[in-house]
Amino acid sequence: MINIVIAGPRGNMGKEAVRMVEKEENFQLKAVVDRKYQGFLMKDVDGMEPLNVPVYENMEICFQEVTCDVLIDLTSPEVGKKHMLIAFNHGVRPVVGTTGFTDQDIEELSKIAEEKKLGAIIAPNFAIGAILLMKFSQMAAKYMKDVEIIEQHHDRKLDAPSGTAVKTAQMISEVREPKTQGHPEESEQLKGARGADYQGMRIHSVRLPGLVAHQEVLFGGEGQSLKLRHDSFNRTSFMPGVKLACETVMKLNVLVYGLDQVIE
Ligand SMILES: NC(=O)C1=CN([C@@H]2O[C@H](COP(=O)(O)OP(=O)(O)OC[C@H]3O[C@@H](n4cnc5c(N)ncnc54)[C@H](O)[C@@H]3O)[C@@H](O)[C@H]2O)C=CC1
Ligand SMILES: O=C(O)C1=N[C@H](C(=O)O)C[C@H](O)C1
Repeated sequence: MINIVIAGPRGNMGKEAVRMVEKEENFQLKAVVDRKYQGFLMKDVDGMEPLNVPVYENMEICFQEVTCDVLIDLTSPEVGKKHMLIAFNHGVRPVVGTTGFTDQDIEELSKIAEEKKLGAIIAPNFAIGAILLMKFSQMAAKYMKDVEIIEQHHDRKLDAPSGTAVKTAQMISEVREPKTQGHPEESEQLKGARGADYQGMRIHSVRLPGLVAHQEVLFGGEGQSLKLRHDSFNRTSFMPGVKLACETVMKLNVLVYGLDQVIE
């Protein structure tokens, strides 16, 4: 049995994660951590599942009072980092879907996980199709070095570019020499027209109501192009990955960044 605490249970992802954990026989939801409703049970809070599970506002107190193996964090990067540090101090393994961590954050958190010999997973995308998209993009970039990433999300998203787009660019950059794309003398007539620059690769972020999470990776070559695309049409698409991460993190004693490291 894996004892689980979820942070962000009223969010888009948090709600789905609560349902997933409740469904799984080998998972037990011990508590949730919210910005509000200290001392309530979930069943007494509007927008939460009707469960006899306690709500905490303070992660520290939650871990003092509740037995927990895995923390699932689906909040914001500042909060997620704080939660991870508290989890490590209590011997709890974090599974973090929250995006927006810097390279420095990941390095710092990796060091702590290593010192404490505790498993942790930060996964910018839990959807299997998105992980495959990242892997296929890395494969393609060996042969086609001109690439632009277009990510599209709902208009409630706080971070841009998306964690998935950044991770895709990082994975591509492992196999691709830095290369400035487009005309060497190109100039933007409107600031931002060419998107964000990651080692010469361009990343474009679209935000529109009605969207969930979508990404295209476009490759161009002489007389040809290749387009890879993934769509998440709902948040249940992420849940098999969250489940896998909770099971896997119990066997780890280091921090793993990206489910691409878990799915061979
Ligand atoms: N890794 C993945 O596959 C996915 C990751 N995400 C990421 O997950 C995060 C959450 O996304 P959504 O659920 O769409 O956002 P959301 O805004 O719907 O939910 C975030 C929740 O966190 C809560 N929260 C904020 N501060 C808190 C605190 N101190 N303690 C407890 N709860 C707190 C908010 O009240 C809110 O309910 C974002 O960073 C997003 O980019 C989203 C979808 C998939
Ligand atoms: O905020 C979202 O919705 C999503 N965030 C993650 C990201 O930033 O890549 C994963 C997915 O794209 C949905």
